[in-house]
Amino acid sequence: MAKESGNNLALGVIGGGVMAEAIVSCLIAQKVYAADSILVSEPQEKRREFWQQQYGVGVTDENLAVMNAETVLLAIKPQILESVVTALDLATHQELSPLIVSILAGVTLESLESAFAGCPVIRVMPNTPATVGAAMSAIALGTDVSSQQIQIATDIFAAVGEVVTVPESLIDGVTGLSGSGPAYVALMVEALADGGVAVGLPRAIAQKLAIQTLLGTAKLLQESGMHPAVLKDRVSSPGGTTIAGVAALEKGGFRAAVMEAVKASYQRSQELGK
Ligand SMILES: NC(=O)C1=CN([C@@H]2O[C@H](COP(=O)(O)OP(=O)(O)OC[C@H]3O[C@@H](n4cnc5c(N)ncnc54)[C@H](OP(=O)(O)O)[C@@H]3O)[C@@H](O)[C@H]2O)C=CC1
Ligand SMILES: O=C(O)[C@@H]1CCC=N1
Repeated sequence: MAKESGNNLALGVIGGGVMAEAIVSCLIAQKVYAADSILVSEPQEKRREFWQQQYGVGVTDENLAVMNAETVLLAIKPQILESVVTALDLATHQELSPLIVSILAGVTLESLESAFAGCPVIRVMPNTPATVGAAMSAIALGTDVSSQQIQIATDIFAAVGEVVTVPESLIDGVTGLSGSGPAYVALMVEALADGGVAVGLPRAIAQKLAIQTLLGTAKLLQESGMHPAVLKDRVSSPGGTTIAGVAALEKGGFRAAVMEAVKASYQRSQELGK
């Protein structure tokens, strides 16, 4: 059932970019929110026209208008948060206290609660597979959030994929793994396809094989609950082809490189929060 608030503005969005579109398109498709109960604030006129034509939502270039919604999805880049909050001048609009749901990398609940004083805040780290309803999102709760507001945030992110609730201390780690992870996985797909091309496969076939191998392996691990090491052992015949490939990956420092990638993203998320 689509949500509607008293003033008919159920969901406001500040920043109508990639992630906002991925999330809002799913919310409308799954009828979690009616398009006419959503208002998206976005500075670019062309982009506003796109939102209106593609999804039938309300659009504005006034972030303050969005603050009238029951829930506000904050989806701008972390680097411009301060200027956006300064322009909102919330001290002179204390009657506005929507639930703020922030997906900003690095920005802490403490900073958000100070920037949006008087508003309940939830911090979330989703990922880009939200675009196809297959996101992994982790939610961390602010200090003054009701059970109804927790449900609102959970409903939003359940509509775009899987959701876990974690203590805020884990959100930078989540960012390093699943938030940034789609880029690492895309590199893996590209590298697998390049390897296929190097040994003579046509590019289109190589890419299809690479994607389906990732999808199939992920599905097998998910549905069987098998440990990844057990799956690796099952594919590797003694003296066979796979162990030759695994040895090449180990020589190239593959596992260490992936672990370092998660750590580097985690550290960058911590830096963004300072
Ligand atoms: N991309 C990802 O995989 C993930 C991103 N995130 C987080 O999501 C947030 C958004 O990322 P993403 O969607 O990739 O970025 P985008 O750049 O695609 O989206 C940000 C949007 O905000 C708009 N914007 C710029 N200035 C303002 C303003 N003053 N008021 C309102 N809107 C403004 C931008 O418009 P314009 O283009 O005209 O500047 C753009 O449409 C970030 O904080 C990021 O950390 C979280 C998880 C995953
Ligand atoms: O790169 C970034 O900063 C954002 C946050 C997680 C994924 N993309």
